[in-house]
Amino acid sequence: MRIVGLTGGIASGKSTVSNLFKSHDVPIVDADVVAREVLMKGSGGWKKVVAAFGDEILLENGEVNRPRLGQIVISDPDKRQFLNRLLAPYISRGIFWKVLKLWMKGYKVIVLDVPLLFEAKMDKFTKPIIVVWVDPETQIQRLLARDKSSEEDARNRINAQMSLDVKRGKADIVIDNTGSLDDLNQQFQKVFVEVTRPLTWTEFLRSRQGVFAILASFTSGVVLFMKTFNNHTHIS
Ligand SMILES: CC(C)(COP(=O)(O)OP(=O)(O)OC[C@H]1O[C@@H](n2cnc3c(N)ncnc32)[C@H](O)[C@@H]1O)[C@@H](O)C(=O)NCCC(=O)NCCS
Ligand SMILES: Nc1ncnc2c1ncn2[C@@H]1O[C@H](COP(=O)(O)OP(=O)(O)OP(=O)(O)O)[C@@H](O)[C@H]1O
Repeated sequence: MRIVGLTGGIASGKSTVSNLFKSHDVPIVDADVVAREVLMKGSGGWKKVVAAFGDEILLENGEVNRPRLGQIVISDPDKRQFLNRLLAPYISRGIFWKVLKLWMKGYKVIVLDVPLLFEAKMDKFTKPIIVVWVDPETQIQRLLARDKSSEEDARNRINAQMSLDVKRGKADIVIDNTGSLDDLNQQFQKVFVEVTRPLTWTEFLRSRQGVFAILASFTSGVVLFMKTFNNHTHIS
């Protein structure tokens, strides 16, 4: 199985690229979705976060007030690190189960969309790594337009992540999403061909088909050995 890493900065266009993969039938595991699931009322992550941050981060219905928690952690690196460390095991476990389900369904290529792929050191599990890069001015404009937040809040959110230029330096494939959606689409077509090229041997052996092929050849090897062994004992 090939596990492709997809990352970038906030509002750099990861979800837009994810949607292009989905429309080409490549399944996506979205870490933001997993991060939402692990904070659902009553879950293990929810209990830890409520115990650590108190009832003031809850809405009246007991769900986490996400904008409120966001405000607390985005401008405070210590609290952010603390929240990240609390949730990291739940998020990694959630991602693992989703990957396992896709493996069992026989998918050969999947994409992990993880905003904090490098920060959370999950990059070691993915190859190739695609970084969706955008120039800083466009990034802030798109973030402001999408989230309708203040410029200060938007800058804090950008500064809460590893710089996009550093991420670009760690990428196997860079998509520059500073231009139009048409421009993005054109780059995507090339990336899609590269990402869906035939699996290497190692990737094949990690796929469900590869594991079954190994099991099948092992089983037939054992059967053949037993037959030969039995024939020999009969003769002697
Ligand atoms: C702080 C929270 C409650 C804010 O929720 P909110 O709905 O406002 O934002 P949302 O979850 O949709 O995230 C939007 C974007 O913010 C960025 N972001 C989210 N968490 C973090 C973080 N801890 N550090 C830096 N950037 C972050 C990502 O680019 C993400 O795509 C939420 O982001 C959260 O629980 N974060 C911690 C979990 C985490 O690490 N998530 C990222 C998945 S790898
Ligand atoms: N090439 C483009 N031209 C114009 N708008 C774009 C382009 N690419 C993305 N956008 C818009 O920019 C915003 C951010 O894009 P998107 O949501 O895909 O980013 P993201 O990296 O997934 O963000 P987050 O980290 O917050 O999840 C969205 O409103 C999206 O529609």
